[in-house]
Amino acid sequence: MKLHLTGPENHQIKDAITITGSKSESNRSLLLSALFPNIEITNLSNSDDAQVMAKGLQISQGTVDIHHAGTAMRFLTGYFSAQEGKEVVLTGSKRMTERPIKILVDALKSLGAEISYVQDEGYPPIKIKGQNLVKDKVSLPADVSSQYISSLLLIAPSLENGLELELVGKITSVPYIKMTLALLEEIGVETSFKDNVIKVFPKNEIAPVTLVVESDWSSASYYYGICALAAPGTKITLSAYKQQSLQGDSVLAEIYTSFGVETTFGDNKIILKKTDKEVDMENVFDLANAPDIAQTIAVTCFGLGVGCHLTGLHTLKIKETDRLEALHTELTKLGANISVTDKELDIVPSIGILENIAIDTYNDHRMAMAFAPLAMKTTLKVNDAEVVSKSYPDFWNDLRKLGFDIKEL
Ligand SMILES: O=C(O)C1=C[C@@H](OP(=O)(O)O)[C@@H](O)[C@H](O)C1
Ligand SMILES: C=C(OP(=O)(O)O)C(=O)O
Repeated sequence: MKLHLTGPENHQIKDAITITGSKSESNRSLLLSALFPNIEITNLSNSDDAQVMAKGLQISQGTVDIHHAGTAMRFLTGYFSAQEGKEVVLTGSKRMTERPIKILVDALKSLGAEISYVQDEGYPPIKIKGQNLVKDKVSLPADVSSQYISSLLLIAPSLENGLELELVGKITSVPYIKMTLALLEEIGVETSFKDNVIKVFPKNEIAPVTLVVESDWSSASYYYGICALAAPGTKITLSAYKQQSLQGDSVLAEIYTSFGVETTFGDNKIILKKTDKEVDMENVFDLANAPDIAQTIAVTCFGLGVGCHLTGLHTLKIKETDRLEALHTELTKLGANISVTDKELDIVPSIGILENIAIDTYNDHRMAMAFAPLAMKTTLKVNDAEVVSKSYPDFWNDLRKLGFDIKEL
């Protein structure tokens, strides 16, 4: 599906948007509810990634296909490793077979798991024969993906002796690890995180509990992008959000003050307002703790004609696509002066955005959604626009609600 995008008439944003639950919180909650059935979940994400996770958890024999979902791949690897009697092959999209999993597989194997590679060593697909894991200490590199760590933490309370993890190297995407620990605490599991050691204590049963998933902050980022490019006075209301978030991407509220967007926290909602504050010409952010909003921020800076220096982007190369290369190619097509390394991105302030450019999306939902706000400034096309369903299936309809004119070509 190829879409043609034009911003709202006279730049008048029309409506308030309700976004469904965070896919990160949802996929953790789903796994925990498979281990502890008296967990109820509300405001679950309607994303493809949450759906494949829920479906994967139902299977006990045969092949589980998780498509593009990194969290589902990593979390289910931990889950099935500790499910005695279950035997599955975990596989996914072509890109998933290029996303590394060796660090997690090695850690699980050292705990006693039985996992083998079906094709290439270190990458999915993998075959798992569930075991009763009784060892309780493992050390693993922490600088590649926090999902490996969360995977181990999520199964930890169900292991006979709990788990002690020693994290080696500079820990990346830390808020996602803290989110996992916070959810464990919320269901009554004892945890500790001191220096580079995390402990999770075993738990046989938990008291009935409802996990209320907060709406997705990464999805909210696209509205921050729209608001930043809108006229002063523009307001966008998003639900259901809270000030004390488990999601690291809530740092958006702070980051976007540099782009003149003010956030007010209301009752279960946030109100974004574009102020007339002059936008900084040079913007420096370390996004090692919030990698999923890097694309949004880069596009916002380009759209505003201001510069940025983004660091901490070392995980972007192994996500749904090589996001650094993809940003470089697509922003260059629009007229940006951008350079990237394997962990940083620089944009030089520029004037003007080329019109009617077709943005390629590389099977990456965030490429489609991050570029969409540019319709506030120019007309553009988005190729393979259905990719958004990975995390935010309602995205294009929600933009229509705001007043965007979106036509299928
Ligand atoms: O644990 C999670 O829910 C996630 C962790 C992050 O991955 P990395 O830890 O690989 O950076 C993030 O990019 C991803 O979208 C979701
Ligand atoms: C990186 C992402 O997801 P995952 O790693 O779960 O595929 C994302 O949603 O931006």
